[in-house]
Formats: sequence, structure tokens, C-alpha cells
Amino acid sequence: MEAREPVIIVEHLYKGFGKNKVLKDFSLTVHANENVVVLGKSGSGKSVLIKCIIGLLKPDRGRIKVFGKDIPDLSEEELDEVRVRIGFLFQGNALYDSMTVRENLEFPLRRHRLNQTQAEVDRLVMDALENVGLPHTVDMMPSELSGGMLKRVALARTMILQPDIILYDEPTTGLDPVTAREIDHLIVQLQKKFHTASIIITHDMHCVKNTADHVALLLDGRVYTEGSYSDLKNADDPQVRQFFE
Ligand SMILES: Nc1ncnc2c1ncn2[C@@H]1O[C@H](COP(=O)(O)OP(=O)(O)OP(=O)(O)O)[C@@H](O)[C@H]1O
Repeated sequence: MEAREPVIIVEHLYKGFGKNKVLKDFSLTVHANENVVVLGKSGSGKSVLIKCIIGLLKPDRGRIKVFGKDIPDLSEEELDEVRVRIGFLFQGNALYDSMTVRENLEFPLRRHRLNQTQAEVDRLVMDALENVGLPHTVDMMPSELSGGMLKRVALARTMILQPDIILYDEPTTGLDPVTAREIDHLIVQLQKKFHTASIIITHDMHCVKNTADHVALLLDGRVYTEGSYSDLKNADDPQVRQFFE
């Protein structure tokens, strides 16, 4: 993809549940090869935003375009074609406990690309694990891995279909500070290597500092302010400052 090509465009998005108006005139653009952090408090609507982007929730109003396609207008088949190009790193990793690391990584391949030989599958699994520095864990069970290793394996599984977009849901939550910084580093490393566009949902300010090309602060359902990490860090506005204290 061209470096500055917009891959996700959200315009004037409104989404509520009854009286609970969660997103109100929310707009955001993510370009190819760009890490955009959406910074917001718990319950501010970050997950609702992600679900609208991947077409799991229909907006009440507004436009969402991914790879130039109007998401709310797509059929389920068309949505599946878009979703294959979007990787998702879940907060809880979503690995299958009863499967080995290898089987967990093979899972998306078997689901989406049915005509690969076993040798090709093996190579893709090992490449994906090498990208996250864990080739030696291939025959281990998730229960044998630390929290940081589980996150890396989950990221390898997300990357195995070579997505153009990765959506990270609080990638460093629950990790110790050293491991959290390793995950930040890995996010940036993978972005540089594969030129993916990402939305990183977090309220970990170290993660913001280390990964963000652009930060959007979600407050009261809309982008309250946006800019670089240092733009936000140097802001005098108390609504922005609270995230740094
Ligand atoms: N399917 C739904 N039906 C009704 N209300 C919902 C639904 N999904 C989300 N909400 C409401 O939308 C609001 C925002 O929820 P959301 O999960 O997006 O928050 P969040 O910013 O991701 O929070 P957290 O950081 O705690 O995960 C909450 O008030 C939640 O109760």
C-alpha cells in the first residue's frame, strides 16, 4: 500500500444504545504504515469503535470506509473479504488452551487458505514465530508460557495472514513494565517490517510514547484532541493533562 494512503476513514460516527450515546460525531483517519493510538478511559467507547470498523456493529449515523469500502453497506461475504485483511490482537490473547502454539498458529491459515501444503503451513508458522522471537515455543502449550510470551504468540497468530491493518486492544495491560516495553518495541518493529497500519487502544502512556505516530484522545464520544505524543504531553488543557498524571 502507498505510504500515505488512508486505509481507515471514520467520519461523523454516531453510535448509541438507547439513551447511552457512546460515540457522538467521532472522526478519525488512519493511513497505511501508521500507528494511531486511541487514548480513552474505560467505558469511553473504544471497543464500540473497533466493532463499528470491522462491521460487527452498525453505526446510527456517519461513514466508515476501510480500504475504500463503505463498511455499513457491505454484505457478510464482502465483510469477510475485508476482515481477512484486518488482524486483531485481543486483550486476553484468545489462544486456545488445549492446542499447542503450532496448532494455534495454523488455525487462521486453515480457516482462510485451504489449499496450502503442510510444508507451506510449517514455514508460515515458523516465520511468524521468528518475527516475534519465539521459534522455540512451537510445540509448547500456552500454559507453559509467560504473559509476555503469550502476547507474542497471539501477535504471531494475528500476523500470520499478513494483514494490512492490525487493531490492538490494550496490548500492554496486565504485563509487567519490562515486558510491556518489549511489546511496544515489537509493535513498532512489525510495523516497520510489514508496513501495516494500526489502531492501538490503550491508556498506558509509555505504550503511547513508544508506538504512536499519531494520538487521538477519545472523550465524551468524540476526538477531543489529536496530534503527536509530544503535542499532547505539552498541552495545558486539564482534560488532556489527566492522562499524564
Ligand atoms: N452491545 C451493547 N449493548 C449495549 N451497550 C453497549 C454495548 N456495547 C457497549 N455498550 C456500552 O457502550 C459503552 C462503551 O463501551 P466500550 O466497551 O466500547 O468501552 P471501552 O472504552 O472499550 O471500555 P474498556 O476500556 O473498559 O474496555 C459502555 O457504556 C457500554 O456499556
